[in-house]
Amino acid sequence: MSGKRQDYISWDEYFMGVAELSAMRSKDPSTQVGACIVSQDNKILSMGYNGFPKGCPDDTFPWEREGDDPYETKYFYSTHSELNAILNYRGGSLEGSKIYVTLFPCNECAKAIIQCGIKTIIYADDKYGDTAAVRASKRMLRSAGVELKPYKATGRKLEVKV
Ligand SMILES: Nc1nc(=O)n([C@H]2C[C@H](O)[C@@H](COP(=O)(O)O)O2)cc1CO
Ligand SMILES: [Zn+2]
Repeated sequence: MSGKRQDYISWDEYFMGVAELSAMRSKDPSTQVGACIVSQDNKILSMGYNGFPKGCPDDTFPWEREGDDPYETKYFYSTHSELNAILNYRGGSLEGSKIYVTLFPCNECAKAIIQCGIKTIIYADDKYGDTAAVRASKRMLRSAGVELKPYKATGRKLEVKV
């Protein structure tokens, strides 16, 4: 018996917790998504959340989901959390890494995930699992041999004072 603390958080809770915290930075009024990229030896390499690209202000670009003109909806402009996490990484290669994400990646992010060498996706929610975009995503990811692991929530509530 070393006398160490017993109630420390697990690696999975830690990385999904970081993804959840990243999502809290999102300005999207309906869906906030966070991602955390981790090396094979459990070092955090990058993080991201969904938002507009640099130089595209949250107060002038549209956050609407719907509208007669798609030009005035968020979908043309918001960068997904997974792509942001990939693009935020400036350290070299992501080959062999894992990505923790609060929502299953779409087809566009799946392409980026495959091409940058991420080998495992740990996802919390899959609320768009029935859409063609996510079905196509899974088709590509499975074909490319990317492991897809649903996150097993422990239900533990983590509180941080900031
Ligand atoms: N995996 C994902 N990562 C993301 O960052 N997103 C972003 C794009 C939008 O900003 C928002 C989805 O908005 P809505 O259609 O639920 O109102 O989440 C969406 C998905 C879904 O595939
Ligand atoms: Zn995406």
